[in-house]
Amino acid sequence: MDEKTYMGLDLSTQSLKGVIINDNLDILIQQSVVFESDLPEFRTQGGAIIDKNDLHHITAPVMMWVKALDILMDKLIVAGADFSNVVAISGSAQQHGSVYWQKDSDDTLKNLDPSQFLHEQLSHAFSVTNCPIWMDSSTTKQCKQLEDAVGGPAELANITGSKAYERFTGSQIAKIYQTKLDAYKSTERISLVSSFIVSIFLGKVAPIDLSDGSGMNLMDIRTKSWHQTLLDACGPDLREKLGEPVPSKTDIGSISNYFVERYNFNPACRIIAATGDNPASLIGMKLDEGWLAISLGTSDTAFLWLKEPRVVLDGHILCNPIDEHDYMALLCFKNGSLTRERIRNECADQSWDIFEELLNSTPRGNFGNMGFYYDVQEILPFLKGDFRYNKTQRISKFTSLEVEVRACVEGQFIAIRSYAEDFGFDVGKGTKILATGGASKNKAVLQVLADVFNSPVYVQEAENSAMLGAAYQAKHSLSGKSYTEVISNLNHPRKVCDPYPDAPEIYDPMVTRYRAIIKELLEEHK
Ligand SMILES: Nc1ncnc2c1ncn2[C@@H]1O[C@H](COP(=O)(O)OP(=O)(O)O)[C@@H](O)[C@H]1O
Ligand SMILES: O=C(CO)[C@@H](O)[C@H](O)COP(=O)(O)O
Repeated sequence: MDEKTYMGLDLSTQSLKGVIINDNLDILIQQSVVFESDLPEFRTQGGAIIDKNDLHHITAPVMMWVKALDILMDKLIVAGADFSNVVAISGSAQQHGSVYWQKDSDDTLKNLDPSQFLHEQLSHAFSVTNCPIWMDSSTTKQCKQLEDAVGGPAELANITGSKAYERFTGSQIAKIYQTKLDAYKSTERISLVSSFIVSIFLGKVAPIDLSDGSGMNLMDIRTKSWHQTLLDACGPDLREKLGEPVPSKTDIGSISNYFVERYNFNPACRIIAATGDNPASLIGMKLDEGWLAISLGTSDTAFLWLKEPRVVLDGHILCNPIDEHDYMALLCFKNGSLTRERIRNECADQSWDIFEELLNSTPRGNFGNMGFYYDVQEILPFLKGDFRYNKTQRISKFTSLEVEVRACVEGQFIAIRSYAEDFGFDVGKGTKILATGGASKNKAVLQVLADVFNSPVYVQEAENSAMLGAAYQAKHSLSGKSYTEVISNLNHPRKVCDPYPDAPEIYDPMVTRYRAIIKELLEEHK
């Protein structure tokens, strides 16, 4: 008998991934398209374009994402996918990025010709070709304007869950309005990257979900509606351009004819609102009390489920993608995997195996050396550049490659711990860490994580929790069952590392030293 299946997509920074799962949540097929290597014609570095004249200005070509979807669908077919059994699809995507649709976008999406690729038909559908993405940090001026509009950073954080952050969509839209007025005027609708990807499947512009919508500095996270003063501070008619946000698990309609005709989907297949990759990871991870999730993707993030919102200045409160009455806490560090990759290339001959060997060959605490590497403008703390310290003072170079490798990984995780503690995460007392994302397959990296947090580290069977979270959300929405029931037959996470007994003795003082160093560096870079 044909079984029901569910499809999940993840349009993250470096790749587009797709999975089909069955009713037991087993993975049947998964495929991915890596932007830099599979779509070299777009000349991105890891899926992003850094403007040579303004290194803070970082975008991604919307047509690269469209073309990636054409390729992904073909790859899934070649891998044996039978789309006729898929009963629901949902998506996940890098947060905060925005897509600008030209006039008549719904008509364009509804009338796609199934005999042609998407990229052959959508090249004129967008009013901005290179979309601002989460790595951008060029909107400091617009951030100030947003905060001023409501009375300062604390008030903005109280309303929207975050003070103004450069990558958040509100200030990015304001910058488009201020610097590309014609493009803004010809924009009929604005999507987040998440709502963009499901718009294509839906055949019309899809609503933004509450959880990803709370990463825009535009939504009141308590009333769960757009905040008019903030919309007005960004640009005219923004409410119409954004459309009303919906709870994350909303069934937003049936699949478009394009996918029925071209890929043999059942016309009854439902499209479920998509969300950001961190909220989607929360869905994809079985996070009970006492668990802290750490995603080691392009960005490093830490997140957990919250019952009530609170006002925080370093970090974010987002609406919860599973239970619309709850919240989630999020910390995001921009220099994650790509920075580890840079150090790997400089010190370990471009090999993760050598990187692991070097990491394992150095002692916990790295002989008192510490290093902080911010290839692109970091979010937490707001710094750029390389900063190295020996036991006593700042230095320009370490004496060995292995010290550099350990300094990079320890520095990254000490930062996460320090900000997590400031945020109020209860680190260390019975905490268990659930790691996900590309670097979570690196055992040596996870051992450092366990030691810095003095907590055991676990992983799930499949490392891509965001993509799976989208597929689970598809089932969650369609089945009408509770989330707990939907994920009940997921295997328990597997423990990969325990902290060494001497870990707190080594890392507690390093966290204290980190705080002092960062305070000094922030003063210096004011
Ligand atoms: N063995 C490994 N050790 C450490 N990092 C790894 C390893 N394999 C892959 N990665 C990192 O994983 C990253 C991609 O992770 P992923 O979660 O797919 O990112 P995203 O979802 O942001 O596109 C790459 O940048 C790469 O550096
Ligand atoms: O900006 C944030 C979260 O606030 C990032 O976490 C993006 O959502 C990108 O995610 P990855 O591609 O690194 O998974």
